[in-house]
Amino acid sequence: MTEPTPRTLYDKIFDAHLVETTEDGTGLLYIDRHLIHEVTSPQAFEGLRQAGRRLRRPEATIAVVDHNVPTDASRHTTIVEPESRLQVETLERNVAAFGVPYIPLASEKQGIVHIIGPELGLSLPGMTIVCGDSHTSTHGALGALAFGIGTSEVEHVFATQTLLQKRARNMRVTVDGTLPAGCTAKDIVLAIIAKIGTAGGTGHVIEFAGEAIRALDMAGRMTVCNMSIEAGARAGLVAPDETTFAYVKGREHAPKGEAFERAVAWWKTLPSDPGARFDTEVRLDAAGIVPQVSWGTSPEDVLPITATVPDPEDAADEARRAQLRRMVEYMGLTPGQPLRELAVDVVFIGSCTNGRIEDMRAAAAVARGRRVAPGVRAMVVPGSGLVKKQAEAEGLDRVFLEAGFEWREAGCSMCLGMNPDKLTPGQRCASTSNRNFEGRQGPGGRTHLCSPAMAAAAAVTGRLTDVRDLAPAPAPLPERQAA
Ligand SMILES: CC(C)[C@H](C(=O)O)[C@@H](O)C(=O)O
Ligand code: SF4
Repeated sequence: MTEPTPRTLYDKIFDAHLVETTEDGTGLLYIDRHLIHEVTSPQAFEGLRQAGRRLRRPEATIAVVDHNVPTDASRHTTIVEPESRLQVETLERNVAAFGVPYIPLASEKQGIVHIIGPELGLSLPGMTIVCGDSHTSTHGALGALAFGIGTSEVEHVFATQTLLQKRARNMRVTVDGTLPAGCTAKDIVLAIIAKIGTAGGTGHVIEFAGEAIRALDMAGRMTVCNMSIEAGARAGLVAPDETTFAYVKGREHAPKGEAFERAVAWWKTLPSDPGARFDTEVRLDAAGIVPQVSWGTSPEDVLPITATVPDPEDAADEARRAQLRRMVEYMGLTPGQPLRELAVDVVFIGSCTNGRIEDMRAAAAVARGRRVAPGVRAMVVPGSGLVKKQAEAEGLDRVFLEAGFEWREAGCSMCLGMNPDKLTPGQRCASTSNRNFEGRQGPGGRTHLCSPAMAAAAAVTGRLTDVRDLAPAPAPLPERQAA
């Protein structure tokens, strides 16, 4: 008997969902979960309508509105911006017409699609999960094969519950060692992208491995997988383990009782086999990571907070020099300037990268007993209504409000300029989101990507700050004793 060939986590999930392989080697994959939002679904529904088709498995689909929704009370009356209102109303009409389960805006379960999938147990280990949204890679943290698809593919999944997929190449990014104090999952993934570049993962699915990844909680793993797409990868994955199973257990849509035990038994077979071949291997030492911040207009233009603005003239070739000059100009920087001197106008804590309860806690730990610096607008936007509720149960909303932060309703918010939360031209923002492209947070806006703790530190000092330099937060006042 010959030993079976060792396989990677990615190959195992791919193989388990393969319906058939076409002549050119493309796989037809069964899709377990289809998440939809208001931005990329309208044409797909329209296509179904024109072809006179229904959804193959509406019950495997879930819809939510997130990108266009205001994050203040106005969302409960009427959405003022006509285009946003149209997108939300169109989704509501489509889900009603096609019988798709929908989480309405008024529900406490509403939130960013990539936050609610894992939170509600709709995203599970071993699944194939798709959504017409690039950051679907987030769900890979559970050990699921999760990736973004285009609108015509959304229609294909609607109609057939399958998708044509070329097999990707396997990359393993191993992060050894222990993360130093003040550093988080966000710093790990920013450091990875700074190292391999925004094209580093092209054609690959990245499996994140190593001691520092194993040590992350699920929220941290989601942050890392979320940004694998910014490294050019098709998807990101972390092997399911006890941390994963404990996270999934008891969630609304997760299997229960014996079904859960059976599922765990299968999930335990998923991690890459010893000796499985990876096409590309990258290693990083967590101990060497310093809190990271992006300075330019691409997620690879990231430096330790202790660094200075690069001089474009130091770049090796003219194309890169021209690119860097443009970035320095757009970002309103001077070469050689310490990153720690950059004054911020706005701080945004939220998004599918860092909008979970753990992120709220990390930001609140810095904000507690401090004040937002004069002239800074600091907003905290929980990733879902359930995150908001949990944070309020823990008193985090009070911590933020007392410190002068805004405490808002769930949505994509200032991660991208599709709703009223936008930067104005020239504003500089410390942001926990994932993209720092020109105009991403509003036309002319200047984004510095960082962790929730770093963003909160920027809010209270009024400039980009090394969170490690802040003195420990003042102790909370002792509870008044009952007389
Ligand atoms: C609007 C949507 C298609 C887009 C994406 O695919 O990622 C958005 O979520 C983003 O983050 O830019
Ligand atoms: S929070 Fe940002 S990155 Fe995430 S889905 Fe919304 S717009 Fe995209």
